[in-house]
Amino acid sequence: MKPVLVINSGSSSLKYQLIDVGSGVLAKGLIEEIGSDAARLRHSGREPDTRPAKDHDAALAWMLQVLGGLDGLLAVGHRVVHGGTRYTAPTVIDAAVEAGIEELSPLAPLHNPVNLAGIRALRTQLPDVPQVAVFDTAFHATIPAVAATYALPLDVAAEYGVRRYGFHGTSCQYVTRRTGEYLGAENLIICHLGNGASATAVSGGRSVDTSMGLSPLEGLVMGTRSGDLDPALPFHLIRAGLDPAEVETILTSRSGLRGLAGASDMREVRAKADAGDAAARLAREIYAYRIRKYVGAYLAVVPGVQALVFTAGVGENDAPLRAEVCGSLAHLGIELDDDANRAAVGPSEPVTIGSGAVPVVVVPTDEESEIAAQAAAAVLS
Ligand SMILES: Nc1ncnc2c1ncn2[C@@H]1O[C@H](COP(=O)(O)OP(=O)(O)O)[C@@H](O)[C@H]1O
Ligand SMILES: CC(=O)OP(=O)(O)O
Ligand SMILES: [Mg+2]
Repeated sequence: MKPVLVINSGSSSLKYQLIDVGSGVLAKGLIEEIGSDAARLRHSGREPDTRPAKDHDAALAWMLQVLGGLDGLLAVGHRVVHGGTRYTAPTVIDAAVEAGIEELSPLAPLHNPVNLAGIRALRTQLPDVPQVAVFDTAFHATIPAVAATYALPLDVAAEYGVRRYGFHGTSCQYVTRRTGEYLGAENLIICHLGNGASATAVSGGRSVDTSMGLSPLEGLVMGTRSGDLDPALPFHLIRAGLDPAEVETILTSRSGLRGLAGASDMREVRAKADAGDAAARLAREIYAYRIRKYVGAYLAVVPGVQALVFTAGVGENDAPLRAEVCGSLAHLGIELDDDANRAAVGPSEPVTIGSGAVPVVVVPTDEESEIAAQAAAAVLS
């Protein structure tokens, strides 16, 4: 089959993979620190490189240069974070879809604008190749009204599209399938702990609740996002004289680990904590405590949870953090095997790290292969 180019843009990073859906990854790369004078590119089979990349357009141009002639692509698959209620399946992108993604930008300000930058750059470069949007919200379209509805006036919610959408859906879909293959389990609590972080309750293989809501700001503590807070808090800050846009920037870009510990990258926070930095230690405790609260909540929501799943950068690599989350949950059937947990750092296959009543597993996610498969299916259907 002809290959699919997958683009996964984050707020300051660009991940890409060239994938043959039948046989696997042909090339992959990552550009980090976009927006700085020293953006870093790591591309399979090349020496790492550094150069200025002031925005995602510059990073995309760099990626295209490294990938060289992209003849004969089946499709470009884009991870798009917010699809609202309109886009619940992989969608071939035309002008109307692009406008739809743009309309949703205020609800995912760190993501949809950079997802659009990718779509536009690739359309200019490869006008004849179909482009497919795979939405982070799609897997959560099954969340029932009882979990998706905020207790607001119904007319306000309807008029402004206010509901729980949920994100990291492509990752959760992949992880749900992998966990099913690995354990035969379909009632899960998935902790996707990356730059953004979320917990998802899965029942019968379908999403029934998730910690992110109207936007990817709600829920767990993240790299730069606060997660849950008192809804009165923004008003308190605005009344005290801060500008609403400033408040949004504080909550989305200056909070979370960055706000608490001065670094958004968990590796850095961990290094600081290990070196005795009290703020970094507390930040890791708060991060783990918030996850624990959601695990408790979802044990109450999903009948017969069959596995607690850790995935994404922090979930797959940070064994002490997983121990901090699970350490006091023995009364709920969650017990880590310390040796297995310590050994599970960046596994390439699912691995069991706790075998109490609720098994605990690390399942490496792979959003890119999922996007490639869904994009290929969308253009071939
Ligand atoms: N060995 C590790 N120990 C702790 N955290 C790690 C490790 N490796 C990666 N991470 C963390 O994972 C996070 C990034 O996760 P990732 O899933 O790549 O995020 P995203 O896809 O949202 O950019 C960062 O906070 C990074 O520090
Ligand atoms: C939706 C979201 O938070 O994505 P990421 O973790 O890639 O920032
Ligand atoms: Mg991610």
